[in-house]
Amino acid sequence: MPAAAALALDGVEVTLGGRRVLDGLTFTAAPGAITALLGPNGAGKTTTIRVLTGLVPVDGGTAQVLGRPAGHPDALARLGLMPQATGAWSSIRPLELLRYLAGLYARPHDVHALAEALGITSFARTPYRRLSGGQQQAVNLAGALVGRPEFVLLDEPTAGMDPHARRRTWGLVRQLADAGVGVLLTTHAMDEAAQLADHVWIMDAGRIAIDGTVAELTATESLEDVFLRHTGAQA
Ligand SMILES: Nc1ncnc2c1ncn2[C@@H]1O[C@H](COP(=O)(O)OP(=O)(O)OP(=O)(O)O)[C@@H](O)[C@H]1O
Repeated sequence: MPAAAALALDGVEVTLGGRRVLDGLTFTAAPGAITALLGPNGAGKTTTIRVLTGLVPVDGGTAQVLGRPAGHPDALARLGLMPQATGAWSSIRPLELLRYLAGLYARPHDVHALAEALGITSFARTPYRRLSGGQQQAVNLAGALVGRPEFVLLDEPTAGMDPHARRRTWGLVRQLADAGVGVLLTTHAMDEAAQLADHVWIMDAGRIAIDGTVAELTATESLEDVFLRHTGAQA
């Protein structure tokens, strides 16, 4: 494993509800780079993100985040998380939410500037539960970024977004990486991974099936063909 990896999972095993969900998962993500984690439904991508945040303890192997064991307060303070769904917010308004989250960090972004950059301003005072799925995604992304993280975990960041919002989000992810922020994103959109990622890891049934740069993986076939060849529909 590269000494300078921002994220480093080595032989991670996780069992949930009696089922082995991560089964010797080993992968790394470099600081300041965009890393994509792909895999069929149920392959274990969200569980991996939960391991990286310390929400799910590992049963075997090791998980390091920014030089600390996953879940360590020093790592969490430097990490941003955009979860797949945040049903918890309900009636809070985006601007209130961002102000609240900003208050948890030492050097947060200006919430108005962040709302503007993410196209949130026009619905910043609408209760979260009344927002469309794509609008909720934009708010979730803002929440991941407001603390000025060194590394962000984005779980299907553009799911449900229209093409405008998707392109805006891609631009933002690139800007983050250009500014030195590391990004791990999960996605089912092969074009998204191909457009954005410096390195792609494809998971199947709780472990890595293949990885490489987009250029390496797509030398002779499309990323979707590589994906289909190395993964199966999960049980
Ligand atoms: N708390 C839990 N208890 C039992 N099983 C769980 C739990 N959380 C996840 N699983 C199972 O672990 C497997 C991996 O789930 P996970 O959400 O990590 O997959 P994923 O790759 O993110 O899928 P998707 O692409 O559909 O979001 C699934 O079979 C899921 O049912």
